[in-house]
This record gives sequence, C-alpha cells and structure tokens, in this order.
Amino acid sequence: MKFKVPIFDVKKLNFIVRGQTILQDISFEIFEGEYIAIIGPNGGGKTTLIRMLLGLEQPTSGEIRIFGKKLKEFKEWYKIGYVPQRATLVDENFPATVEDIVKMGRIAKRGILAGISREDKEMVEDAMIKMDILNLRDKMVGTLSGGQRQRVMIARALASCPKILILDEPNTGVDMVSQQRFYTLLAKLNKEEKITILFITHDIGVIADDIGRLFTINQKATICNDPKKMLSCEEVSDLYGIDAHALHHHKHEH
Ligand SMILES: Nc1ncnc2c1ncn2[C@@H]1O[C@H](COP(=O)(O)OP(=O)(O)OP(=O)(O)O)[C@@H](O)[C@H]1O
Repeated sequence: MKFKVPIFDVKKLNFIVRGQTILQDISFEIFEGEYIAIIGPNGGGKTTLIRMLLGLEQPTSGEIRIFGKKLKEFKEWYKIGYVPQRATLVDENFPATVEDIVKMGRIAKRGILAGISREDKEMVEDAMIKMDILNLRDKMVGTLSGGQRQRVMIARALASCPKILILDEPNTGVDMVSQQRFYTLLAKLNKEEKITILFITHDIGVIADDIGRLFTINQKATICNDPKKMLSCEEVSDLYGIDAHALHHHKHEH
C-alpha cells in the first residue's frame, strides 16, 4: 500500500502565554479528502490552533508539518484556503464587486504583478459557479446578505484551487436557511471536488450527519472518529460546562 503523507501532521503542540496554558499536548493528522469539524467552548483555543496550522502563531513547543514539510519550509500556501472568523463583516461601502473579491484569491496564488490570465478568469468563474454566486458577480460586496458574503469569501479561497479549506466559524451572522444551504455546499465540495475541509463551528447538531471526524478542543484535544457517538448530551455537557439536555429541548421548542 502506498504511504500517504498527511496534509497536516501535528505533534505534541503546547502553547503557553504568560504562564497560562492555552493548548496542551495536541497531536493529530489530517489526510486528503477528510471532512472535519472542530467544536469547543469559547476561549478553548480553537482559533489559536488554526492560526498555528497557518504559521500565524508560534507554538511554545511541538511540531507541525504541512504536506510532509516543516512549517518554516512550506511555501505553497495557495494549497491552503482560509476563511477567517468574521470575514463576512465588511463595510457596506467597501469598494469591490463580488468578482473583484474572488479574483483576489487568484492574486494570492500568482502574485500581484502577474496580471490576470485566461486561466485565472476561468478559475474565478469556476469558483463563483461552485459557490452559486455567478449571478452576483457585478454586485458590490457590501450590499450582500450575510449568507451571500459567506459564499463570496469561500469562492475567493477556492479560486486558488486549494487542497484544503479551513473555515473559522463561517456562519457568524448568517441566517438559518443560508446556513443549511452552506452546509450542503460544503459537503458537495468535499464529496465531488475532493477538497479537504476543516472548520470550526458551534452548530454541532446541524453538522453531525455529514462530517467524518470531530475534534473537540478545550485546551486539550479529543479526536473522535465517530461524531454521532461523541455528540451525546453528556459529552457535550462536559465539554461546554453546560446542561446540553436543556439546550436540546430548547432547540425542539421552535
Ligand atoms: N498571542 C496570544 N496572547 C495572549 N493570549 C492569547 C494569544 N492567543 C490566544 N490567546 C488566548 O487564548 C485563549 C483561546 O483563544 P481562542 O480564540 O483560540 O479560542 P476559541 O476556542 O477560538 O474561542 P471562540 O469560540 O470564542 O472563538 C483566549 O483566552 C485568548 O485570549
């Protein structure tokens, strides 16, 4: 059998700031084709972990390899599509159309001086088709709804043809219908386009059906290969320090 190099290989990560342990002894691998959700309480270290995977934050100790390379030696960042937290909260007068924003994803791949080639145009168009925003291409991004902006930001990440999409709470400010549509699109990208997906969410109920693995992060990580089993009320209560039974009932009242 051919040996597969993981996209991310994380070993014994620790992050301590001013004597406070933010992340402790985190190890995992992420392989191509996976669809992984990260959940955990506010301040549990989820965003910090993602920022470390992207080289934006240095761990106190431990090692991260991307596509087999040490993080410092890794140069092909276009292979990693990232939509940060609150990426959709743009000013309503922001002077760019949907197409301009998606094009920025190509510039990230080829450099600002390279100009826009025919291939770039095709990739931009393709990303807009995949995220179902072609009809919005000439609209100013600031005039769009939260759900539409969310799809624009993901199309921008897709335009560089990434191997993995990393999304940090992409549903902030997005209504329920758009969220549902969004999860359907994500699942499609994973299944049909074979794009690996890693995302942070608080929507544990909504995602349970599709995802392959679930990481829970609360200083330490629990890696769960059977998300449905993990999402028992007891374990969610334990992770969040709240009564998940109460939440569950509350959800069904509406
Ligand atoms: N560079 C840093 N310096 C000081 N504290 C930091 C630094 N990076 C992260 N932290 C702290 O680490 C903790 C974890 O933050 P993080 O944003 O990763 O949590 P989170 O799980 O993503 O939370 P949320 O769900 O609210 O987004 C917070 O208390 C944060 O203030």
